[in-house]
Amino acid sequence: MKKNVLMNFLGKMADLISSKLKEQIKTYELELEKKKLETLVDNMDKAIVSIDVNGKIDKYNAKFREIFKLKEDVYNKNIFKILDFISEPSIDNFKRDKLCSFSYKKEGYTLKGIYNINKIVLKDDLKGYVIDFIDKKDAIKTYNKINKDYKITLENIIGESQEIKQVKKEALIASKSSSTVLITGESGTGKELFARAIHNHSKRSENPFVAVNCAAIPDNLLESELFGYEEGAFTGARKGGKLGMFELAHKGSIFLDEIGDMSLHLQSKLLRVLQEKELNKIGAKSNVFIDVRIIAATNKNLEDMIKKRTFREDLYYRLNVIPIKLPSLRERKSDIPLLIDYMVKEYSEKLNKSVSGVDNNVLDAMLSYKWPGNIRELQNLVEYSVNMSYSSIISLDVIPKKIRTIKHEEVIREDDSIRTLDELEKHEIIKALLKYKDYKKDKELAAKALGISRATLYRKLEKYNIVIK
Ligand SMILES: Nc1ncnc2c1ncn2[C@@H]1O[C@H](COP(=O)(O)OP(=O)(O)OP(=O)(O)O)[C@@H](O)[C@H]1O
Repeated sequence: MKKNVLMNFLGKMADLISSKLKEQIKTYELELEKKKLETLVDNMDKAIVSIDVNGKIDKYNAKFREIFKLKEDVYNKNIFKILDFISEPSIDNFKRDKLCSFSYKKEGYTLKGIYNINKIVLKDDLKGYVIDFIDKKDAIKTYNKINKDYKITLENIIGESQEIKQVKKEALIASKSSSTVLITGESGTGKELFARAIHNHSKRSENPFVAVNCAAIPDNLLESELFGYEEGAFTGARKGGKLGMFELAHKGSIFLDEIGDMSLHLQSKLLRVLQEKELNKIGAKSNVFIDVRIIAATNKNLEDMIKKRTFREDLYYRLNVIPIKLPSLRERKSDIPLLIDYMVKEYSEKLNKSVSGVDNNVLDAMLSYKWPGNIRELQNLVEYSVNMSYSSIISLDVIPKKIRTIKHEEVIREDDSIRTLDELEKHEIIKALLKYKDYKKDKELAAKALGISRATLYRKLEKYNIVIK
């Protein structure tokens, strides 16, 4: 009996010791984890601060104290008192605002930059925010990164057709000048790509390229996004004011995409900037000189808009100094095989698949399709097909039906370009096959209609890789 009690006691002691030990190991591991994280955060280039929902600071890194020149610890202090460009009502804005510009002044020291707000949400509950800050020099780099600023050059814009070669030539000439360029073309034809290439070939290439989509930003915000404002410009204006995109693009280029969507009010402001090369920031006492190259783009017909009085004629002439019109994919179908080849490789790598190309039937179907969404649509289609493909060559059964089924109207071209005899023959064969495809003796009837024997028809089907599903 006594032995049992002793065994029981020893067992309990052992459990206690082991749970204590586990706890110690856990605490040790947690501390180690904390130390590692602190070192990591302290060595970052960005200044970071973490606050609770009321603005109370609970964590920050060394860079935060350094860039804001904070002499002592600011734990448990309120961020609104430390950084006056963030005001209490604006904490609400944190919920929708990402990436704001700021200007900070302290004892003769001024810092301008942008900050980014990240919400901390745990199990659907908002627990606070982590804010990171970058100064203006780095801000421009970040801005470019956000705008996917990989070095696009004219050489790496894919296309060998006469149509694309011609626009590449025009774009190269445009890049050597500082005049305004207006790029027109259907949606997805590569307007932004060309704008970036023009900038990258210009002598401004080391300076920022800032892209603004005029249709994506509501009109009342677009004005301050483009031109910025001074501190105290209006009720609700941020402390320290706001840097506009024209200022961020100083000595570089600004890309005004979807310019046709800009309101008439902003069109007049833009015209003034273009004419005077000066910016009158809202609330500013004097004008700011700006040296920015403007590249605008639209898929709208601005001349029609002028007639309807929805686009200012004087602005149109100011913008349209060097016009560049991008061809639709329909107008440069000979580039399709090249584009597919490039895109299949790109997505195969990205998606970790080993797809290397498309078979001839797929290529035929793609050549017959009209591509209303141009290169962007082709890109989406290739991404989809690479995803769906179960073999190294994409076959007809994995591509979407709308492209797979060759329709009569796609066979008959609308334009008056000259077709090769082979092309003509192929199209007539497809037409005949489609006409009789629901008949029992479809091939025989098609051959008869074409005035050739069945054997010749089969030979030609093989020659042109024609498969009618
Ligand atoms: N010649 C090309 N070679 C490879 N990719 C291209 C080419 N042209 C365009 N693209 C790709 O097609 C997509 C659409 O291009 P981009 O955004 O430049 O078109 P856009 O005309 O500006 O379109 P939108 O008017 O809809 O804004 C992008 O992903 C771009 O990388």
